[in-house]
Amino acid sequence: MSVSITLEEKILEAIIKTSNNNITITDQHGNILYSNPEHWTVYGIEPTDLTGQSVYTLQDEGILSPSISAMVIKEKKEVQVMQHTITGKVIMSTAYPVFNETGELIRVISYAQDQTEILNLHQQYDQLKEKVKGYQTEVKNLRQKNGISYRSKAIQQVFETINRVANSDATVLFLGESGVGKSMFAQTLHSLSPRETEPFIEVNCSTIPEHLFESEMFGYESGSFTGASKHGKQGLIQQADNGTLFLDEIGELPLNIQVKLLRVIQEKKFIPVGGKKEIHINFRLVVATNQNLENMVQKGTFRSDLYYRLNVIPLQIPSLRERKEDIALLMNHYLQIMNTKYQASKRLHSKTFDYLVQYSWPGNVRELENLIERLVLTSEESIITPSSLPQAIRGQLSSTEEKSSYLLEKLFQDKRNLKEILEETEKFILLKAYEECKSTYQIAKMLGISQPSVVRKLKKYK
Ligand SMILES: Nc1ncnc2c1ncn2[C@@H]1O[C@H](COP(=O)(O)OP(=O)(O)OP(=O)(O)O)[C@@H](O)[C@H]1O
Repeated sequence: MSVSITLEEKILEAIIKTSNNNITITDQHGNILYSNPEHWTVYGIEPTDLTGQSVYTLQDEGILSPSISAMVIKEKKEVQVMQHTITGKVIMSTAYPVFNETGELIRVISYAQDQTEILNLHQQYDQLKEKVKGYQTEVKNLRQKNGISYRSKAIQQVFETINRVANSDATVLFLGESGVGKSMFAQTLHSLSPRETEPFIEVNCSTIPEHLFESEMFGYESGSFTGASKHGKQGLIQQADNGTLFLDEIGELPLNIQVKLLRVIQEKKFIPVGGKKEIHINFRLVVATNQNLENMVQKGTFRSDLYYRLNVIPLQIPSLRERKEDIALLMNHYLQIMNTKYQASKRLHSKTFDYLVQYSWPGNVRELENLIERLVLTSEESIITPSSLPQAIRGQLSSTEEKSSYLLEKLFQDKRNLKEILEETEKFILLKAYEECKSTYQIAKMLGISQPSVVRKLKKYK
């Protein structure tokens, strides 16, 4: 039966040619009427016009395995199959029968969608998901193992980076204020690394007197200087052989030692003080500082070549006030530790809790740890009230709520009249909003008044 090509079919042909899918239309005998030559490449054939070719022949030649159009001709209903082509692609093919008015099958329309990329992406996504799950479990185990408490995203990211770089020998530079946990993370890095069973040697560069630095770091041969042990002494660097050398407060390293350290890092060998023989060494270097090394480089107090050697993986540990969400967790963590240590069962009053969460913690986690220990030891009540807190904390903070009730009480005691009390209260609220908001528009929005009245009132009270 011959079929004349109508205008609709011409439109159809154009759609097929411009479609991103491989659309093929065959007649009821499996002869290809339309298809886009470009799309046949996924089946391993050059872009050719296959019009007139039989899908049965293509099936016999192994190009279509199986031919979905042939299946529809046989079954006279929609069919969907996954095809693996000789080019290694995975194709999702769907074909539909088209019947005429008398119910005779006259056309088969098939679509083939290349799923290879999607499947690959799915596979990669699953692999990534597994990896992340692995990291999370490792981080959780480690956190429990090392008693590390955190909830903040920032510390989670630090952990994840530590996990990723632990296997390498890359130098890690921990940056952050004193007491944020730099040493603790350095230790964690070591315990995650293949050097875990080897020594972790921690050197606080600020505690070694300058004249002893060289002999402490590199060791010395017997009798090399007055006061030296007659048997000589192994240096800290050598003690870290095969393990990790952690140089805390690296910014305190004297300039002459900086040159020597750079040489050891580059050459992996050194000569002890008064010695002649070179000692080969293998250690992973981890350093930490609360100083701005870049500024020190500019001022000439830290060597730029050493700085670049150390700044391979810089990891900034944020201060506690920059991650307030960790404070409550850390307080509970240390409360538990100290209660166990001193066989106590102290708890924090909710007001005490509020004070401590708002406090700026200049000494970071170390300060928090020490304070909780002190509170557990010194407070007489089982519930620690704000009165047990050091004046420095109470004075610095005073919650808004307390400030306002104090203000009201004072105004009342001063026997001010209602108008004055209301004015003082308005002033307090306005100035508080001024502290918290970035603009007068924001203040107006927060307080539900117009922006011009905010400006007017601020002028009055400031
Ligand atoms: N997330 C945390 N969970 C539990 N304890 C922590 C956490 N962070 C820090 N600590 C504890 O706080 C104290 C101070 O940490 P650490 O000595 O590592 O700080 P640091 O940044 O190296 O300080 P410094 O610069 O003064 O050497 C340690 O007792 C450490 O165990």
